[in-house]
Amino acid sequence: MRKVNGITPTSANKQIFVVICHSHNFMRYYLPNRYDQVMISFPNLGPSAVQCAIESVKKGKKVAVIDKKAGVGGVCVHTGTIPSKTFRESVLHLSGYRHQGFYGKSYARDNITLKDILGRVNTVIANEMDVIQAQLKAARVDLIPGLARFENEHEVSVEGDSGQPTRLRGSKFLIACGTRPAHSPLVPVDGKVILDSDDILNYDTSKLPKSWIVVGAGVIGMEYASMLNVLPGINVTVVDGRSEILTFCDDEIVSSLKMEMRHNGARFLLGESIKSCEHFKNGVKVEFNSGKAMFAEALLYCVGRQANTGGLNLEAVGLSRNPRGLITVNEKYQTSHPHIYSAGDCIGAPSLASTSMEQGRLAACDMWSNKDQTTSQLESGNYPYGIYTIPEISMVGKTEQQLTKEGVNYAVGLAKFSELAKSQMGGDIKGTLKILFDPDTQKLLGVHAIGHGATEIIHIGQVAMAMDCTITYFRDAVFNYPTLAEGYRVAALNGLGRLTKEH
Ligand SMILES: Cc1cc2nc3c(=O)[nH]c(=O)nc-3n(C[C@H](O)[C@H](O)[C@H](O)COP(=O)(O)OP(=O)(O)OC[C@H]3O[C@@H](n4cnc5c(N)ncnc54)[C@H](O)[C@@H]3O)c2cc1C
Ligand SMILES: NC(=O)c1ccc[n+]([C@@H]2O[C@H](COP(=O)([O-])OP(=O)(O)OC[C@H]3O[C@@H](n4cnc5c(N)ncnc54)[C@H](O)[C@@H]3O)[C@@H](O)[C@H]2O)c1
Repeated sequence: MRKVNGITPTSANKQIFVVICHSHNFMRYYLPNRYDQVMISFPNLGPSAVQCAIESVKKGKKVAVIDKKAGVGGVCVHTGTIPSKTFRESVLHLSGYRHQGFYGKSYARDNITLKDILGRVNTVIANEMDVIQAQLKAARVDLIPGLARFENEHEVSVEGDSGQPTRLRGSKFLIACGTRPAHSPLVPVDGKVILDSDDILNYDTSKLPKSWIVVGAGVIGMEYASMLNVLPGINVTVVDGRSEILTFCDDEIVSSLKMEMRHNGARFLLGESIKSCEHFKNGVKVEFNSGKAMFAEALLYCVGRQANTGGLNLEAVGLSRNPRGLITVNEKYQTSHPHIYSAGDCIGAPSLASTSMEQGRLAACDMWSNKDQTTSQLESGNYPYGIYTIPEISMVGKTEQQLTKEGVNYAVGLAKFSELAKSQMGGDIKGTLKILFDPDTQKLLGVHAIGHGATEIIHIGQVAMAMDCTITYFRDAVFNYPTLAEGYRVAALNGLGRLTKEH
């Protein structure tokens, strides 16, 4: 066997190497295409591809990953989860937001620039890439840079910088190509004044625009709007075509978010549709069909995402896409070709990094017939949502409005963060933990939280729901004190107390 770049292509338990590359410099050497049992998971190692690749390696498979950008991590690490959540940490730190209750509004650092915020973002991205790269290196997953497209049901071609496409053959495939920001001809995104959620991370200005219109009150829009809103001297207006924001969240929690954002200066223009949007002086002017018009120094456009499935030549291999470019899969993440799987954002909701990872793992378990590990709480819907607005929101299970719609009787237990010693000490006392439970069986139906730490403490509720606990578990449990987790005991006592009063 020939040695290439010091590496000998061996074949562990008959799983044949197709690609050998040095992940650092991407020097490549390809053996001829006479191979089987190769999973080519493409593209750019987003969370679903990483988990699928690592799970497949555990099964003794040789995995190649095609990656259109030089750098692992996908949207999650480069433009989505990791940078936006680090952006938030920077904003919280620089604005001193959580400590203003003790030290006053002037506690914020002077002249906060995007450079200050993005410095932290870029450091965390680099570290995350290093972690993933190390994991893949240890697992001997081969990274192949380039743009992938199907040539037939068992082969993909990869076009890299050299221009000469390479063909790879595999027995199993995972399509995990993710999404990109959706655009509209009405709103000319230019990356300078009119931005999408990718542009804000590459924004070439040291000065933060003082006024922002954020179009789209979905998760991305609300996260960025609430971050910008706590920076000193910045005005934010949130615009959405719908009459309500974050419609999948509990109404009471959403009302608290809006109240807190309004308190910090935000304005909401809901049920509005854009008639025109154009550059105007040093900013942007938006006219609405309702007759309103407004001006801002910058506009952030976040009205949803479009799947990156266009260039994959899926039609040629008989795979169809819906109008948003999404791929249809069955409960095992198989497309209409059983050996071609798909996972992550390109198959649609819930489109989270957390659920994408699990989909990738489950796809690998099914590919390699590891039936004993294919049980997952993903199917039962017992997974949380974490919305990193300021203040943050998290939820698991049903909302009040869902239960009402389904005709389910429920009771409520509440803990106000202002009642928790831990919140008092932290200085951020605005928050609520709300437990919805069945008043007859006392089984948990949903847990909703808003406030600092919500995305962490939600997991207690998640586990309790998975274990089919009743609310009395929280009444009887002894929690560390002082903690935010203690809110579960407070909410249980509150909920059970209300029941006693009612009976
Ligand atoms: C701003 C933002 C914030 C988010 N915050 C959160 C959060 O807080 N929590 C959470 O759970 N989720 C969050 N998400 C969602 C999360 O990032 C996604 O669910 C997750 O990244 C999807 O993973 P994936 O496996 O589908 O691949 P992705 O991470 O989408 O990566 C796919 C990769 O494939 C590459 N690619 C596409 N086409 C090709 C091709 N033809 N050839 C080669 N490569 C190709 C793309 O360049 C991309 O890098 C956020 C998303 C965004 C946009
Ligand atoms: N913390 C998290 O888990 C997190 C964070 C960010 C993103 N994400 C994922 O990313 C996905 C995409 O997020 P998103 O916010 O881009 O999409 P979204 O679909 O959640 O929200 C888009 C919003 O834009 C509005 N809208 C659409 N067209 C419009 C128009 N022409 N004018 C005005 N408003 C319009 C919609 O009514 C909706 O409220 C989400 O589904 C989510 O799963 C998750």
